Amino acid sequence: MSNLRQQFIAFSVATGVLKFGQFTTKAGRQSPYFFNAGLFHDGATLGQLAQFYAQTLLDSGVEFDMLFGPAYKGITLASATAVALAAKGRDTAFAYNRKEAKDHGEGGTIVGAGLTGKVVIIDDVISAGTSVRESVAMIRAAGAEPAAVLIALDRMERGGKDGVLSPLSAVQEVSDTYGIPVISIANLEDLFGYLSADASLGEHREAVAAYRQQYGVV
Ligand SMILES: O=P(O)(O)OC[C@H]1O[C@H](OP(=O)(O)OP(=O)(O)O)[C@H](O)[C@@H]1O
Ligand SMILES: O=C(O)c1cc(=O)[nH]c(=O)[nH]1
Repeated sequence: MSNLRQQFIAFSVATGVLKFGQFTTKAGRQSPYFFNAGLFHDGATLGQLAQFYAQTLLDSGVEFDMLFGPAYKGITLASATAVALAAKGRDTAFAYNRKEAKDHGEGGTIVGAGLTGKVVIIDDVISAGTSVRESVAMIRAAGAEPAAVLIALDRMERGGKDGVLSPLSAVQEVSDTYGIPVISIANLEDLFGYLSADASLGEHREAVAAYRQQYGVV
């Protein structure tokens, strides 16, 4: 586990974004942990989060021209990451969509820079891949090219329903379907490493291990 990945898990726990306990996911699974990116909700924390996104993107070596953040959470993520990239000497344009088209003024659904060149989609998590599918469609419709997806946490769990689980995770399916990399700041492996490093978290470690056994990709 790289230092940045470890730091990100610790940061997410410290800010209350990553919690351990009992949670229901979008797919209806009972998860022993949950990552609520909506709780990165003050200026200092958002600034730190953006540093993680920006550094992970630069470290990935992916070639990109601009960022796209799907509404709503992706809007702040793409904007803040553009600020962090500029501070690192890589000024980068960004755009995002409206969930409902505006029928007055400038109109339309895309706000910000015109979609052009190689576009990185920035979001918090991928569950079923709906947000990425819609983003890819908007980027292609504008004549631009999706270059990668950048997310905060890859849960590394198989899609589908109990009894008929897909062999692939939603992240792997997105990557295969669109032929682009999905880069995550951290993943379930890193989260598990964090739990394993602290004996007082043994109970959560066991719960996460059992969940991973049931739903994790191999
Ligand atoms: O892979 P998916 O099944 O699309 O799930 C992931 C998406 O769901 C959440 O956003 P949501 O659509 O709830 O919108 P929000 O950003 O307005 O909360 C999340 O922020 C991702 O964008
Ligand atoms: O699968 C989900 O619904 C989900 C899991 C998670 O950890 N965080 C999140 O925002 N959604």
